[in-house]
Amino acid sequence: MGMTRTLLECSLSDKLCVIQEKQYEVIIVPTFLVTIFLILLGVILWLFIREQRTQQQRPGPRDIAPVPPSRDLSWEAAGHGGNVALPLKETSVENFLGATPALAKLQVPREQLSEILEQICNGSYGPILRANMNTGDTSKPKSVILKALKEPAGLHEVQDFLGRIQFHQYLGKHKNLVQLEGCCTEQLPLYMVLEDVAHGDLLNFLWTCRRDVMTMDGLLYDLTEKQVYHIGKQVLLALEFLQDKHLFHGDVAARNILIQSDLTAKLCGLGLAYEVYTRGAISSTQTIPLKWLAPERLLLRPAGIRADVWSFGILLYEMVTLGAPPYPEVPPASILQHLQKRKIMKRPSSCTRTMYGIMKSCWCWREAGRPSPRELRLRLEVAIKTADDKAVLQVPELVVPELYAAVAGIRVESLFYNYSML
Ligand SMILES: Nc1ncnc2c1ncn2[C@@H]1O[C@H](COP(=O)(O)OP(=O)(O)OP(=O)(O)O)[C@@H](O)[C@H]1O
Repeated sequence: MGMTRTLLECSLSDKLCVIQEKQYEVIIVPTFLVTIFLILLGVILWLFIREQRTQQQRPGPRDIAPVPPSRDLSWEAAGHGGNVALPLKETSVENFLGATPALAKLQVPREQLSEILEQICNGSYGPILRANMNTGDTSKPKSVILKALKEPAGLHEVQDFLGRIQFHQYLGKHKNLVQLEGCCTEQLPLYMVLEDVAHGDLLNFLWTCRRDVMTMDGLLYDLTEKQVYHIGKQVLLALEFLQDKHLFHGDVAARNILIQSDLTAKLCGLGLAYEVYTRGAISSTQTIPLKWLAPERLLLRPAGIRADVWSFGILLYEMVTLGAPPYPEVPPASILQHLQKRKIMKRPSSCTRTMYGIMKSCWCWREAGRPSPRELRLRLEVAIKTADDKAVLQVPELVVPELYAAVAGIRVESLFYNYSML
């Protein structure tokens, strides 16, 4: 259009017209091209930044975790701990199993696992079994827990399961974490062999304390304020241990704590800690009951050990109420809106002001306002000195697991079996 108009208005000898025409070519066209180039550059940059953010956050329906020092399976394959991360296409399950020398010294000969005693429940990998393991002395077989990988399993599942065993190996021993005894992974079916914490989980223990049961297998089904602190302190020691390894648990709750007859507490359910370890984030497929989660996790923001501290406050509530579901008046799906109004649970009648003060410090909306596991443990150690060691916590109502599950927002299958055992 501009060119045509110029030609019509000018004679051929008109120099100004020539200049005008060249202006069009020399100034406007390059300007136009530079503008297009800049827009394209901007779009590419924007796409790049967006991709980077997505990779950092890895959104999932439940959580986004911070990236701990990345020790993924290929790191271990490089000789730092094992040889798990093989290219999936190049190997069959059998070849793959043969290529995990790091697990060689953990192997328990299958014939030592003499007798499966019972299936405890279905875990995240498959059945969780109680079995007898021969220790050389036939009169004294040792009871162990077998976590089996359900079959048929694909290579990814096998890889994940072996990685999980190596994760236990990497964590090493801590008296408040469930201990790995070994594994059977040279052929299918695959087993992770764990110490048997025979009295089962704390939630069932708490519920049984409501009953008229005195002792069972050496465990006294009475709980005092002092014992609540004692169990809490052990859980915090386990969290400190994880924190030192730049990890967090992600699912601190009474259902994930195992209890021995001397009230030694052991944190189990390390599935999310393993995900943080291998992937730097919690996977989107893991569903954790919402009522135990810190606000940052409900909001799908990066979370860390102080989200465990929030859940620890809920754990204290569980203990002092002998296993009541948190926020009984709030439907599980409404918990975020409830917390956004800055509402927290009221002090249960069985809870002292000192203990409630500790709970409230765990339920600070801002992560930075919450104590670290160590600070919290020190507070518990002070509180324990004056805590009541005589009055037994009592709740007259028995628990109906289906009702509990609905109010707590938990799958009833994950609870019922254990409770019916008692
Ligand atoms: N070492 C153990 N001793 C006694 N009981 C155990 C032991 N390990 C697990 N259990 C029982 O099995 C239940 C499920 O355990 P756990 O949460 O560790 O399994 P999981 O489903 O494989 O979870 P994750 O993958 O998160 O570890 C526990 O609540 C407990 O009742």
